[in-house]
Amino acid sequence: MSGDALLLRAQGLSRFFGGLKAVEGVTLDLRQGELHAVIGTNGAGKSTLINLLSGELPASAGTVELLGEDVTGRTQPRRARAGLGRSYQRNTIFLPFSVRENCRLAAQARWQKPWNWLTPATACRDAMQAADEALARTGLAEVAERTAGVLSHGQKRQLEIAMCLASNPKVLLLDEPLAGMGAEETERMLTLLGELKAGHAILLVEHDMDAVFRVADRITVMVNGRVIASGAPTEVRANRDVQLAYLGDSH
Ligand SMILES: Nc1ncnc2c1ncn2[C@@H]1O[C@H](COP(=O)(O)OP(=O)(O)OP(=O)(O)O)[C@@H](O)[C@H]1O
Repeated sequence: MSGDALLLRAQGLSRFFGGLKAVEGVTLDLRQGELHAVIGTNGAGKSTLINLLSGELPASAGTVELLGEDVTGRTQPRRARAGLGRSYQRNTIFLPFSVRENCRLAAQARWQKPWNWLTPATACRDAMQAADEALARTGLAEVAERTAGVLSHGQKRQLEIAMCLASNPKVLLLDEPLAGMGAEETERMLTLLGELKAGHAILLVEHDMDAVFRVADRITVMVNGRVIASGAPTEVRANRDVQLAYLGDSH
């Protein structure tokens, strides 16, 4: 894995809310071909970490490099245009629109410039193509014309990933994509993530430990904002600090 391209590097990343150290001194690498899971108990700082990487929250300290460039001072839309995609815990789908429309709007964000409200026709065409590719990739092409509101919960989560892919990112930050899914939907999503990692670096925040230990190439464990362990699943499972702090002594 270490020969794969380094797409994102966070170094000493921290975020303080008053006296609370939500994320403290986190260093991690995301590589193409690698699914890197971040686990930790509630309030460990996982979502804050994603927000720092995506640019939704400014860091109190530390740096973020995306595709070799320092993007620490860049806003979320600029990082998105530079190749960073993210999905959210909350639903960002516009339910009355069709599946394809949702995806096309997400794709358009990539070509849109704030000062250019008259989007050129070529950009619309490109956005439509990117949307259709993303729908095919996520297995949603058959339901492209359906109203997003009628999709099953699992399909909605797939659509979230499709919307993320439509902006053609190199790095995917996925916040609990398996939440609320049944066994079959989980399997479908895990297969999709396995397929996507060849062309992307993936950071996965997820509470489903069985899924994480099955699909992750690397696992980083956070407790109270800090990383207490990072390595291959077998190493992490065997780590005494992790067993004590997070997995419980029975593992
Ligand atoms: N905007 C904010 N203002 C103040 N405190 C915050 C803010 N956002 C997060 N926190 C605090 O930072 C800590 C880390 O929160 P965060 O949501 O990142 O944890 P998490 O690991 O994602 O938790 P969960 O698994 O429950 O989603 C928590 O103590 C939380 O209350």
